[in-house]
Amino acid sequence: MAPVKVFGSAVFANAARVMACLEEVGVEYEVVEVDYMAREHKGLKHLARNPFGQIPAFQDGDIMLFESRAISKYVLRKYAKSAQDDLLREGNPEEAAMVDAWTEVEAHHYFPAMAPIFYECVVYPARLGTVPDQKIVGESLEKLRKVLDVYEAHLSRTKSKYLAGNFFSFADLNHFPFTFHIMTATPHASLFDSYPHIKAWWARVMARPSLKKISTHMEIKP
Ligand SMILES: N[C@@H](CCC(=O)N[C@@H](CSO)C(=O)NCC(=O)O)C(=O)O
Repeated sequence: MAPVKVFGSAVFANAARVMACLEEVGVEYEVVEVDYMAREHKGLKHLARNPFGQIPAFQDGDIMLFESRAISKYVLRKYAKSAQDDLLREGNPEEAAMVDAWTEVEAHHYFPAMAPIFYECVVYPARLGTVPDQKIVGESLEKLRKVLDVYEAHLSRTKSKYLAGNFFSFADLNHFPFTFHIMTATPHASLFDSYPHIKAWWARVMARPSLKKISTHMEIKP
């Protein structure tokens, strides 16, 4: 069986999300580079993989997928070898509902607040040589504080080690790529110092061997 293919390296945060899932379930995969600066992701070849011309795309035999969260759930669903591996918790509807809820929270509340900080402080300086627009960064930090207030209250009230319960799940993993960049590549990691439960949660998440491994390939260099 040919290894599955991820189109786009771990330098691309959304590709890193997919690779973290592949590492979690222990599936062999091939990384196919996509030359962003040469706009290869907008070329016909990649558009056939991802009609939005974005990175990543994912191939498993005859299947070609796009949208990293959907790819990730496919990988976890298809290749989980045991209940322990089942990061979607689909054997338990209540647990799966909590995983789904906090996965949605990441996509609709957390990421939209965090993304402008990531792009202004990490991506644009590295790829375009710009300086961060502090008005955009300031407004996004304020939005992110309001989201983190909810996370902190949730973790404090439930006393759960992880977002969906006392088990690591895709809901936690889903937060990895962009949070990692904020924590390591921007001056704004200190934002999390006001949130002890979130900081403890993040330390537990980053203790995962899968995430430690992928994180070593994520640095976005100019
Ligand atoms: N919702 C999609 C977003 C992909 C994306 O923005 N990819 C970026 C690079 S990775 O951060 C990208 O391709 N940017 C170029 C573009 O959007 O044109 C997903 O999760 O797969």
